[in-house]
Amino acid sequence: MQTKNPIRDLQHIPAALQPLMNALCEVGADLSNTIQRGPLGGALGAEVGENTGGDTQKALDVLADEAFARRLATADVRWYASEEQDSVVELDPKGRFALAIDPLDGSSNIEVNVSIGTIFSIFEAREDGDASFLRPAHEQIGGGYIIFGPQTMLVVTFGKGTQEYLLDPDSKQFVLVQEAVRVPTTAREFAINASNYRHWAKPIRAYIDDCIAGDEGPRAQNFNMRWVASLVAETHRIISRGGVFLYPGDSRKGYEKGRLRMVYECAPIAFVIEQAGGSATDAQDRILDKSAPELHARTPFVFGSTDKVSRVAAYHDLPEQEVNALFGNRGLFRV
Ligand SMILES: O=P(O)(O)OC[C@H]1O[C@](O)(COP(=O)(O)O)[C@@H](O)[C@@H]1O
Ligand SMILES: [Mg+2]
Ligand SMILES: [Mg+2]
Repeated sequence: MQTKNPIRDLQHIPAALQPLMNALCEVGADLSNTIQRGPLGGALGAEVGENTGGDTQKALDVLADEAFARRLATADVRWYASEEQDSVVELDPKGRFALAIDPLDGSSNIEVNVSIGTIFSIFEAREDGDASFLRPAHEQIGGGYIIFGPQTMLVVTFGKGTQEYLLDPDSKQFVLVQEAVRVPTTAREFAINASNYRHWAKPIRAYIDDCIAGDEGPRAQNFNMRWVASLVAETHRIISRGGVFLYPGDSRKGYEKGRLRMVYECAPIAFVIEQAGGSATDAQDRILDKSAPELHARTPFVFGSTDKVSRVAAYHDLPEQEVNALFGNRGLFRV
């Protein structure tokens, strides 16, 4: 009997990357199955240790990391950089590609049955493992995520638009459902962890204050707020419905550059978003023009529809005294 490809529709995937993408999706389909069986609050969500970034590791984080590393070793991948590993691992010395991965994003949501996912970024491999990843993010040749939600989906770009695939529960194959995803521009929704308000810098506070002031404030329109605490889920909402996501740096120790990691979270999400017509910055500068200084480096992250992301940057462009003045003169940003 002929075995089916994990991805049914391969036409948007460069031929050289098809073994790698099939490997990712094979593990993605298995993980989807594991997650559906659970128990989420028991074995899969159990705390088992701590990773290099100081985050608690849950059993599913480790299980996912091991499954991807094992399967990618025969998928033309030379270098494997994972959130759950201290340093870059050489999988196949002859492999042509370097793959960075957040094997399980949204770990804090495992036991509460909220959408979680896997985020990945692909570069051409260089001779040196670290150098394969610590380079401008616009050198990515692929990037995307698998979301494990009510439906399991793959959202990916290879630099020619963003495509969306749905895992068909009957055939167990990822089937192309959208050839050219576009970030809608109409939504009036922002996503930020508002419990950190007191730690934010003035431009971020001013931006959020103006959203919250709604039709009584300078924006003269009401905004809604969402915070799932799963980057994949926030990304999926934004590519489906629009809006803006912010995880800025703040004054807490260790959060000077926010929480999210450049190599295996922000770079691939920025690639997906830009290819879908949106924008992604570190609150001021384009993420895809930046390089991570080290593997687990964090960066402030703002992404979504271009008008909103540009507005956040504009609040940062003002001299300090004008940002101060914003607190008393909200008319400055009236649209
Ligand atoms: O708990 P906070 O500070 O709101 O952070 C939530 C963010 O942390 C993350 O869970 C970090 O990812 P991991 O779960 O892979 O560590 C993001 O998915 C999410 O956007
Ligand atoms: Mg993550
Ligand atoms: Mg993770």
